[in-house]
Amino acid sequence: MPVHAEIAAVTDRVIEASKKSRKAYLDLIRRERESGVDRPRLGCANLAHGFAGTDEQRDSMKDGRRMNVGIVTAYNDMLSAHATYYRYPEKMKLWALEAGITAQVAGGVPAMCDGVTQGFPGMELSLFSRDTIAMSTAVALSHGMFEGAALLGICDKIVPGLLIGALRFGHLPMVMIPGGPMRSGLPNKEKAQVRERYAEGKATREELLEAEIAAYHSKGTCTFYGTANSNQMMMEAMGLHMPGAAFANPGTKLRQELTRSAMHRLAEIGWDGNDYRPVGHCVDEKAIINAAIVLLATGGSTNHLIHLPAIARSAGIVLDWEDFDRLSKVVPLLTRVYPNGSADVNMFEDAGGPSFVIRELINGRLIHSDILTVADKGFPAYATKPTIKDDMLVWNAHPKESGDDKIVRTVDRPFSAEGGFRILIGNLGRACIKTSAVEEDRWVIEAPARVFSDQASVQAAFKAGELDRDVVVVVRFQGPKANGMPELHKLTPPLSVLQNRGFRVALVTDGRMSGASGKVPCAIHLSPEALGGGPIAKIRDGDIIRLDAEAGTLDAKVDPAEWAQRELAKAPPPATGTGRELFALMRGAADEAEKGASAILASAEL
Ligand SMILES: O=C(O)[C@H](O)[C@@H](O)[C@H](O)[C@H](O)COP(=O)(O)O
Ligand code: SF4
Repeated sequence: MPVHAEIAAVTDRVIEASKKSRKAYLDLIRRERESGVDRPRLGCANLAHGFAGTDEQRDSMKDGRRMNVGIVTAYNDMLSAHATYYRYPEKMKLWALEAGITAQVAGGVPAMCDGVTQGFPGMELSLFSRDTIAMSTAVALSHGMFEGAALLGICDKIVPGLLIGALRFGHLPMVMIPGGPMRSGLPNKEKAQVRERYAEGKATREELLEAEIAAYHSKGTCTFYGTANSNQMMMEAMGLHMPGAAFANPGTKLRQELTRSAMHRLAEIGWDGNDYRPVGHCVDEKAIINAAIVLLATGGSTNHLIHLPAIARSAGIVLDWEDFDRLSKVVPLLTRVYPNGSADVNMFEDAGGPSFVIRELINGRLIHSDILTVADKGFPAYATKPTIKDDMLVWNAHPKESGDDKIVRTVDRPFSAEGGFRILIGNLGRACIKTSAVEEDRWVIEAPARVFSDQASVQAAFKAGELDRDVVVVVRFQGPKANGMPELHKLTPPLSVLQNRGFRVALVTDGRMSGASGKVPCAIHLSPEALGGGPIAKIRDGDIIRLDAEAGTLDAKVDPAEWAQRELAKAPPPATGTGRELFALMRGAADEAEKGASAILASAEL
């Protein structure tokens, strides 16, 4: 059944825009397959070094008889989500042997927990940690010892970084292996309320710390629908997981069997059999559009308006905010998961989860169901839910109705006829806004500006009572080139307090917000950024700013003649410390947000 006409039109637009770069990409991975670095072409010394560190299956590694899978792992104890990966490689090697193949850890990649660095200098390394992960993935796979790869990553920039790097080895079959969310703790809404009380001085630090620990209490991904869990939804829609692997909790038989089946599936796909399906063929224009569609249908993280164009670009595909904006107008909002509602991802999974959303989008002809996937039964398999029955992993069809239609809905009764994203265009440039987490009566804000160059000054002004009025808070010099485009999520509590007090409040920034941010209308990723002359650098305190998510506009209502001759504000000096000076190279080479804000992709001229 053909998809909705507008989805087909946007897909054609992306295919057309990608023609040259996608052909160059497919040529590259064909060359890599035919004449790239791989085990048969390694010299004896190279090969001996390649398995000297491995105890088991040295013979088959020597003669290359069996597929060898490179495990790229983002394990560390900083991310509760990635702490679950600690012993994955040793188990994956056993499950590989079960399936008649071998596996080695090709390499580790760094992973930053944005929750730990939020509001601190480390957050200025966050976005470029994605590029660092991409390069580290390339370092791991460059050994050429592998005929397939298994990628262990869950959180914000880690999945994008792994994919950006791995796609440059797109001749290899690959599977993404998630670890699942922690069990539900203190509900996210209650956590946010304690934060707001603390911001107003009505809760102590001890009370706040206890609330945070009750929310983030064990291994597993945080349970809000932020960038990490949006990653999982998108990997399902791209067919890069085993079907329905996104939200099975860590430490369960289901989680174990899903990981085990991923290793078995790689063996079935193989390297020179009839089922060979390299990741560079799976990640095509339709798979990228599918990822955008589920992001919009679930009110996913705004960070993917930056990451998905970067992932696409690494596969020779051109995706921009116009594509998102057009898709958002025809893709309905089917879920309400915090910050777009009060449920968390465990409740979302119990109510139906990603596979229910995919089933509904397939039925509504609102997603491409003919993409090449890891699963052998193709994309319809991603509309079924995995479970353990008689100790076996099986997949079942969903009942017609949702398990809880306050959390997930069928396509004929959506929460909103449109997705949760708008592009905003005006005399300040191009920005994004996630409307799904904002009450409709706050989609249009017009108020005087109060201008800042960092989020700490906003918090100080709030504490001093200087923002208790209708206000558009402008925070500039937060773009990729200025300071690495940090998330300004610490502004969510004070701005929410101002909004709760009845003021008309908005944020305008060339920086980012967290996928967990919501409630306050925010025009983010404003391009061009302040550093380098973006119009946001012209705004002065008191200018009337109009953010209109209905009309899709963002303007400074200043006399045009005056606006034209306005001086640009001077940038603060680049900060040092916490390693930020090591990322000057990336800031200098970074592309704008809409193209993925990537230094490595811009320099690679893909
Ligand atoms: O984009 C995201 O989803 C965020 O980066 C998220 O990963 C980050 O950890 C937040 O900071 C968590 O939210 P809190 O800071 O509110 O706990
Ligand atoms: S979701 Fe965010 S806070 Fe939670 S583990 Fe991942 S990066 Fe850290």
